[in-house]
Amino acid sequence: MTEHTTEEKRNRAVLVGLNASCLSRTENADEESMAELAALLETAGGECVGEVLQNKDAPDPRTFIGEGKVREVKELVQSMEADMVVFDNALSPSQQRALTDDLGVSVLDRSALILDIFAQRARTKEGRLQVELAQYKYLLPRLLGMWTHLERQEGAIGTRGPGETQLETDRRHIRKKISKLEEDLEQVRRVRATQRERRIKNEVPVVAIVGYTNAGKSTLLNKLTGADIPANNRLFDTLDTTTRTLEISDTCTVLISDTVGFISKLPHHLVEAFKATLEELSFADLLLHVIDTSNPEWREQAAVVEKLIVELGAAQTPRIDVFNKSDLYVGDIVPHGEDIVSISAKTGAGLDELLKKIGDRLDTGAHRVVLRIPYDQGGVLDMLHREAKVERVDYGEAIEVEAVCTPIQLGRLKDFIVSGWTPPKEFWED
Ligand SMILES: Nc1nc2c(ncn2[C@@H]2O[C@H](COP(=O)(O)OP(=O)(O)OP(=O)(O)O)[C@@H](O)[C@H]2O)c(=O)[nH]1
Ligand SMILES: [Mg+2]
Repeated sequence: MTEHTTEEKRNRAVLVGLNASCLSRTENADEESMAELAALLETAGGECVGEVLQNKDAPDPRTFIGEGKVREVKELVQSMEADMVVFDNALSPSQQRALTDDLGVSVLDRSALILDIFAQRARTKEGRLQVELAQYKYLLPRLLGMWTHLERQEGAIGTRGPGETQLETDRRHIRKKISKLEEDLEQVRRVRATQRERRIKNEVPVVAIVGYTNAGKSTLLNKLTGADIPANNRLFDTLDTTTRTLEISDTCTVLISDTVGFISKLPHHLVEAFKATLEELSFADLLLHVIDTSNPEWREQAAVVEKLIVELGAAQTPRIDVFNKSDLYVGDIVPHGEDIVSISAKTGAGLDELLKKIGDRLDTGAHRVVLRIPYDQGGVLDMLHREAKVERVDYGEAIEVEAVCTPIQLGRLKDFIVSGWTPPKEFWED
């Protein structure tokens, strides 16, 4: 948690949500999403001093919640001495501006709050670049509001007339920043791609842990590998990917990564900006989707994660649904199924079964095969010596090798296999 000394002033915020029949489920606010918003506020270092949840047929185009409700919120702001209003729904730049004018305190929406948390939390260079990029993209369409606001206050002297206005200068400045950040990120991405290639050459399968924020991803990685990633009961604790090796069985060692958590109404710019980190998902051989079954909203949360997995191009990646926090689960139906496992990352219950399922998915036993490797690809032989069990090597027209390999290794050696193994269909479809 962000440390707050007693002198440090915490923002006092009134939370506002709108539930309109014309909005979709994911655009609407309800009691659960308001509770989540309060947790986000807490994580950002603020304090919730009041809450207004309104039902309405359709949002008001100017103020989103309508004049009457604005007055009510303003009264609450004044009586509670709040210095901020946070909306659960996404506000357009012009609504945000109108509300700031009317309420007389700063007005944020959920996206801005999440961006702020990410900015506080990002530790690695890549993480910081990604957040900064998302923040500038969020800011760009909102600049206009800031300037018209100032112009009105300052009587517009010197802000009109020929030449470039301050607004245009600022926009240009921010666009420049955005392209610089995109370039920097591209560079980081290249480094990442090289690391990934090296890993693939090593034939080590990659397992990525994904899930809603606070589901227990870091706790699971810690428990499995003895890593000591901080795992706290707050949202977006982890923003940077941590990878560790994990021995599943004698024949199967994997790389396993913790990733940034998902949340509903995740700002689009943030998903875009974090694509580099999240790209890892689409390169993984297996996803572990961690679900917090102690949360009454787990079904909705799991659906949000499913949607993002598809958006990130990892829909085809094999997946195991890991129903976590079984020690807290009070329902009487224990989730089960071929690709489902119920565990407690905290107590360790069910982890043996999870390891077995990972092994089954990635390592369906050893296969004795004969490979023929051209001399100009001698690196493959080195790799076999390193990674697999080589039983015989003959040097003829090509190097003929008899070796014992796992299916994952074989999938990547498919071009050299002469006999002993027929690749399943998925290995031929790139
Ligand atoms: N009772 C119980 N608590 C758990 C279990 N697994 C995790 N927790 C708790 O849930 C909270 C969140 O755990 P984390 O591992 O930080 O969750 P995360 O998915 O990494 O969260 P973010 O990094 O914020 O996305 C912590 O307080 C953990 O101690 C479990 O199996 N049982
Ligand atoms: Mg975490």
